[in-house]
Amino acid sequence: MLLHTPAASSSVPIATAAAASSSTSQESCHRLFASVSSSVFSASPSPVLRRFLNTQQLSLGVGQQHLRIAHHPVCPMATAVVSKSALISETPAWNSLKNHLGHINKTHLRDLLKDKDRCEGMIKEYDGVVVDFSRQRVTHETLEKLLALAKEAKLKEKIESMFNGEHINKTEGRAVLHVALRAPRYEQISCDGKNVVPDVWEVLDKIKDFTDRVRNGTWVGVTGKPLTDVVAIGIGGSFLGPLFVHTALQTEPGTAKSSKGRRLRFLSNVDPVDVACALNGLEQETTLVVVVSKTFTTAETMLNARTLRAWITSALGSEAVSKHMIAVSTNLKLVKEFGIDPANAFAFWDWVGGRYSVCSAVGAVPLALQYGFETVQKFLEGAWSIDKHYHNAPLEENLPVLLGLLTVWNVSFHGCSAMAILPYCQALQKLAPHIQQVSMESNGKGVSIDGETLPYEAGEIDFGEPGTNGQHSFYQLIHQGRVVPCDFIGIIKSQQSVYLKGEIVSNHDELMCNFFAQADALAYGKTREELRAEGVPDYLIPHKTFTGNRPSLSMLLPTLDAYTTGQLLSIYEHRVATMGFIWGINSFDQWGVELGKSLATRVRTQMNAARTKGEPVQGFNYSTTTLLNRYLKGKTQLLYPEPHDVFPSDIIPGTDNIVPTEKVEQ
Ligand SMILES: O=P(O)(O)OC[C@H]1O[C@H](O)[C@H](O)[C@@H](O)[C@@H]1O
Repeated sequence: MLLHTPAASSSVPIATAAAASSSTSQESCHRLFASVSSSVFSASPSPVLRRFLNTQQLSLGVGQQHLRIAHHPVCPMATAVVSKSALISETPAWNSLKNHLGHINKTHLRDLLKDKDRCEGMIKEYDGVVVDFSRQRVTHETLEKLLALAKEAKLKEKIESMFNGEHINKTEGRAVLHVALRAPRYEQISCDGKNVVPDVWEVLDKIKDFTDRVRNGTWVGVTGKPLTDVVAIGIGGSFLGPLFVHTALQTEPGTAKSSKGRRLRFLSNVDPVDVACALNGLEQETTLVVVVSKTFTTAETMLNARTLRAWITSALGSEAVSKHMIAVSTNLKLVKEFGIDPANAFAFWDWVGGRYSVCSAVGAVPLALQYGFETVQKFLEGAWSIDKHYHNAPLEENLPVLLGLLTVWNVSFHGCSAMAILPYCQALQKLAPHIQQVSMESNGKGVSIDGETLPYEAGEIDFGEPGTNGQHSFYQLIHQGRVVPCDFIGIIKSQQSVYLKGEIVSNHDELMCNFFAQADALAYGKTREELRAEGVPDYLIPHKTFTGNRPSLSMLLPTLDAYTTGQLLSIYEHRVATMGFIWGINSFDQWGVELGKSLATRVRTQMNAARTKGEPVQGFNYSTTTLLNRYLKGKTQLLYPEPHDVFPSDIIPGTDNIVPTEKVEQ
């Protein structure tokens, strides 16, 4: 009887296993399992082997590799011997940090900030980006321990594996190579034995060519008018990154100039209200629709794409699609089936995760249409600058690594479950929503990369608003309620300058006064003694006391332009990857989004049956059935209008003049 791999590429006679099972020495166990592949299935389970493995599994540590028995995902009778990494929480480095926490809990940032040497070592700079983490609850000893944790987690090796194009997204069997999207032409980054950089540049060249033609009026709509407006349809990673970059650039004088006379809109939500908002004031004749979807199957995106196709064809006829609709996808077959000419499609690859795709055609096409290809290139260069730093800089100088380690420290040791992203820059208002997906979809996992239930929390809740808006909203909780580590992001030279006569500082300086003040307010707080000295009445003292000792980090960028936007993006992406590498999870899959999608499919089927055939709602629990019936009863039946009824030309879709897509039946 043989143990065999699914591909039968390596097999080990059971006799060998049986022989080893009679030995209790660790050495022979190691010998046995070293000879068994990391995924060896036994078609007929061997009770002897299973019992042996079950009893031995805790003592089979080989460095960081442990072995366990697992069930075959398809055949429950089959078993597997799989190697797994020890959980990071079981390592000496983790325990050392746990013990160290007691020491840190006795310190206060008020005192730590007095130590100039400490602070000096906690302000790092790379390529114009300054990061000050002296207001984190760490000492040099903490940093050493965090770096030891990184070593224990094999962080350097994992970063290397990512850049080498190894299939580190194990559950999807994919490489994670978004860094290749911003690599210069001459770089070599391989995936499955092939340098992918030429492919990247082939698409970038095609994007440059196409977007130049649209911008200079060589590519026009079917009626001969230039296409000045763009609606980019997409959701999640096919929306948030491009929206973040667009928002960052639209007020920058250089990019504002290059986008003069052009409009870029995003349509993400399947809510018809979003359609109305996206189309408000646009004309079919001058609009180009970009359907952005990695899979080209996402329900929201595809319905919105069909809706805008109807909008285009209702006014211009079906032949207009080839001039007015283009696509960005990895699935060119479905693009063609949808009716978009593959010649007008821009490809990317399955080694680009959706939330890491803004540097692919996903972001490059809409952004180049709006700002010109040169801007996109600068954005890619900024990201690449940080990529190189992340790849090559020693861990103790490496900005994304340090930020990732500090977040692990806050989440896993201090128990902070949330983090606030607070840019003191209105143009960064879409940074937090984008990072929310990058971080929470990447690290919101409950099991290790080997499928072990984590005995610690991974991931964090990210939220944020530009300062000073947040100050007048949720900062109360951050100052006196829960401890929420904050990222303060400031810009040295604003995109806009306003300095009114008679004011003591310019408007941007005023904004930045808050940037500097808030970080110290959180760190120092305000003591009872200080309040008493100010003559605050006793009954108000508890209410006005600020405990302080609340961690934050401050980041300063020289300006906010395409280059620094790329740097910022890459810093956050690699910080998130670092956290996942330390926690030992797969930061590059997202199985958690699937269940809701499949349940929605069931509801859709029932809703259609109820609407069109009057069938009763069935198969749901009491609560869902009741609410579904209430919904169906309260909303009138829809008819399917002709396209010209959907988008009557005399009605401009807008929030106060919404397209009447419904007809009352009874
Ligand atoms: O680009 P698409 O294939 O349309 O996917 C859009 C989004 O949908 C999914 O639900 C995923 O959770 C996201 O990671 C992805 O970015």
